[in-house]
Amino acid sequence: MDAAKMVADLVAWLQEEAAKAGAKGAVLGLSGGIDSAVVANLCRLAFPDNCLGLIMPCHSDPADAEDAHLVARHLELPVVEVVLDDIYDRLVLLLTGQPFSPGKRNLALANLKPRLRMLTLYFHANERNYLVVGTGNRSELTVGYFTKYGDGGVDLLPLANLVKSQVRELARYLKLPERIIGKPPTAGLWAGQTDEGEMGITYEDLDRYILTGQAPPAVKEKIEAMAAASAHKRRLPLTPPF
Ligand SMILES: Nc1ncnc2c1ncn2[C@@H]1O[C@H](COP(=O)(O)OP(=O)(O)OC[C@H]2O[C@@H]([n+]3cccc(C(=O)O)c3)[C@H](O)[C@@H]2O)[C@@H](O)[C@H]1O
Ligand SMILES: Nc1ncnc2c1ncn2[C@@H]1O[C@H](COP(=O)(O)OP(=O)(O)OP(=O)(O)O)[C@@H](O)[C@H]1O
Ligand SMILES: [Mg+2]
Repeated sequence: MDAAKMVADLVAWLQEEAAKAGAKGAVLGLSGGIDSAVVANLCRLAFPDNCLGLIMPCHSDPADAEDAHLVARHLELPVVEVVLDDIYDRLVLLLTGQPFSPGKRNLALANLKPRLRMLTLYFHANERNYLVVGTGNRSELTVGYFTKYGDGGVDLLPLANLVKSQVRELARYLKLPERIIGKPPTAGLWAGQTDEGEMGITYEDLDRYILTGQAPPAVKEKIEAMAAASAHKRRLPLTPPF
């Protein structure tokens, strides 16, 4: 991949799509992870004066917000911090009748976090005439490793055609802080969660399979099953065929 050309092309694409939409700029969630750091850098280049990062902890590891602030300082990106802990607790109590308990792992409750971030992002997009720029990459999109209408609920997906290792290549080219490039990918939905641990496949295997079709048979089977099971997340809602 020619990283310099890819960055220039993605910046131009963001500008074109915003212009077509009559939008002035971009808002994105800044997690402290590599995907949002790369997207933030692209948005900063595309919309130097009309770009906003939202840092939205929701019972998150405080180190994540520190890393997000590190990225924001590095890029001189304006940020707003919106702490979602209280609203999340109220929602959990309302929906389950039980107070939130951090020890219990429950995917339906975990998925509320990216969905609260989605509505926060759209509030700012509506208010400022910005588009919501998502951070999903080709590896995550292929296997459906995102929350439908949560982090999947966005307007533009600049990294959609790049696998995780290519996103890392862009991050290195952009000279993002090494600490951000080197940390293990996590959705941050519960303590100790990692993408590879939860998916049960490594990005190395996933990326190789996407790029070459090559993977050990068990891995191939798993990726294909995940891709098929998540097809509904990559299309519009079904409508009756009559
Ligand atoms: N065939 C079908 N046709 C139409 N809709 C279908 C469907 N099957 C399920 N659905 C719907 O989809 C729902 C399940 O999808 P969804 O709600 O997304 O939930 P689900 O895929 O179960 O969970 C989201 C996954 O993404 C991971 N994640 C989330 C957020 C960020 C990141 C990250 O990398 O940062 C990763 C998270 O850890 C978890 O493994 C079902 O409850 C149902 O409403
Ligand atoms: N605490 C947070 N504050 C703001 N946005 C967040 C937060 N957590 C997640 N997000 C948003 O959800 C997106 C999806 O998370 P994901 O973990 O896939 O990406 P990442 O954190 O940027 O990179 P990595 O996958 O390497 O952890 C993030 O890129 C970011 O836009
Ligand atoms: Mg992350």
